[in-house]
Amino acid sequence: MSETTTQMQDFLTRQAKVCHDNCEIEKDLYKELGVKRGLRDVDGVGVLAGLTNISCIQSSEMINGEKVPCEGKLFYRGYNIYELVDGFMKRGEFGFEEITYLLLFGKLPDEKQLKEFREILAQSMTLPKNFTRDVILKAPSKDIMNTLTKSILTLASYDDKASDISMENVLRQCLMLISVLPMMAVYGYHGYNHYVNDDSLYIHRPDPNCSMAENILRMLRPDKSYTELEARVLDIALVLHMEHGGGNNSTFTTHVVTSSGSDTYSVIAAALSSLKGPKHGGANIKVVEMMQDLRKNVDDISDESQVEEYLRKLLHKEAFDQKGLIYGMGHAVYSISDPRAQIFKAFVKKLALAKEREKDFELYSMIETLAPKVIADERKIYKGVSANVDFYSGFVYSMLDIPLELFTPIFAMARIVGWSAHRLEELTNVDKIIRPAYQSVQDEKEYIEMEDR
Ligand SMILES: CC(=O)SCCNC(=O)CCNC(=O)[C@H](O)C(C)(C)COP(=O)(O)OP(=O)(O)OC[C@H]1O[C@@H](n2cnc3c(N)ncnc32)[C@H](O)[C@@H]1OP(=O)(O)O
Ligand SMILES: O=C([O-])CC(=O)C(=O)O
Repeated sequence: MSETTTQMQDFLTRQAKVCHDNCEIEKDLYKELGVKRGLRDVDGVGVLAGLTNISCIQSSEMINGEKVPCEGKLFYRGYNIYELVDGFMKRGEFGFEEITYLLLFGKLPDEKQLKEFREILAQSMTLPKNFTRDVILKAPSKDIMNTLTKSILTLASYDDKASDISMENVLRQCLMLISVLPMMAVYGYHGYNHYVNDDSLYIHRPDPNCSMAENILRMLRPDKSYTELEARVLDIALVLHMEHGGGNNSTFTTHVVTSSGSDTYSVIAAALSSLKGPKHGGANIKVVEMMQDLRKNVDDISDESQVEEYLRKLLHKEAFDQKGLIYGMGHAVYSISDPRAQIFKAFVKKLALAKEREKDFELYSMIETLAPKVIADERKIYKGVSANVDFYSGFVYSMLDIPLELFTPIFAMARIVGWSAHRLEELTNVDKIIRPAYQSVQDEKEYIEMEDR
């Protein structure tokens, strides 16, 4: 389908340049006219686009009236993420279901509420009859995020109340989508692996008595087996990826599309489309691919100076995808640290030991230290740059033998909880369409008749 005729190719080469030349806006105008692209302005304040009770991200504190960068902090519904993770770990329980309840309903569930909620999620874990055969396995793609978007939009046609945006109905839809997203992603992967890679096809049903993390591994593995450590690490990954304020690209997309009055299926499809971008959730795939490229191009990966040279090449667009980025590094809000990467690191180390991948862990640690320095040397830095949540997540998933194609979908299986909470919050509080301004920098022109062009 991407093949082109010579005429088409000539046209595209010519007209792509015309598009570029006519799209280009003088860089200085953005500063001169005070355009604020989110937080990307010199003072780092950006635009305040909304209010939320769902989570809070802190990367600076006021000391003697001055804003000073601090270690990153993340709170879900007011609770520090460190304490939340510590809480369910200490009880020896899985956290996905408990933290989903917290994010959706604003309160930590007691035992009875959590038991009921687990039952509700388990009840929602079914797809319409023959949906896997007729939708998920059709036109299989390596891009499981697209498979998810397709599947979610098709699910709408099985819902008599697809466009009902009452609280009760949206909550029902959100719970159902949270429950079935892992099935759609894993089955989509198995379909691709079977029809495209010629491997065996497995469709394992989820077990209503298992946690979300256990079910993902159970559905993925040919023999349905997993270790306790594997399931716990995946559970923590899900909890850490669930929510990150209203301003991250995919959650802001959720707010924007919700504010137009659109339905839940369309909103989640839009959020998925945002998340897959390599500067957002798609970075976890890029990190692992970048590391593979590094291994191919650096003779001695234990030599800091050789690794540093490769990182500089990345920034000079001379290595890997030539985009000038070190993936897994940097964040729109955090500067000194991303607390999710910090929490993750401790578990990654444990898993790396269990999987005999200590050497890989050392390489990741080395890059975590080197990259911020190299970026600071080569770019204009407004605040510090550090490893973000995506830096270690791809490494974790590879140690769990999760295929690359499912890395960003796993992020989506978690973040759909945050998107749901934000959709409900937007519907509750604001009945006004989100519509920022774009200032025109085009002068008015006099119309030219066809024969004079
Ligand atoms: C779940 C998530 O979405 S976490 C983010 C996942 N994304 C990635 O890991 C991709 C790599 N990182 C990035 O592209 C960026 O750091 C972003 C998109 C996350 C944040 O971007 P910004 O808000 O522009 O960050 P910040 O203000 O700190 O950037 C300052 C400068 O450092 C550069 N910079 C920041 N991170 C990186 C990086 N990883 N590699 C190279 N340069 C970087 C920016 O391009 C900018 O330079 P410029 O003004 O010349 O363009
Ligand atoms: O907050 C952001 O811009 C990106 C991010 O870390 C997330 O969505 O988890």
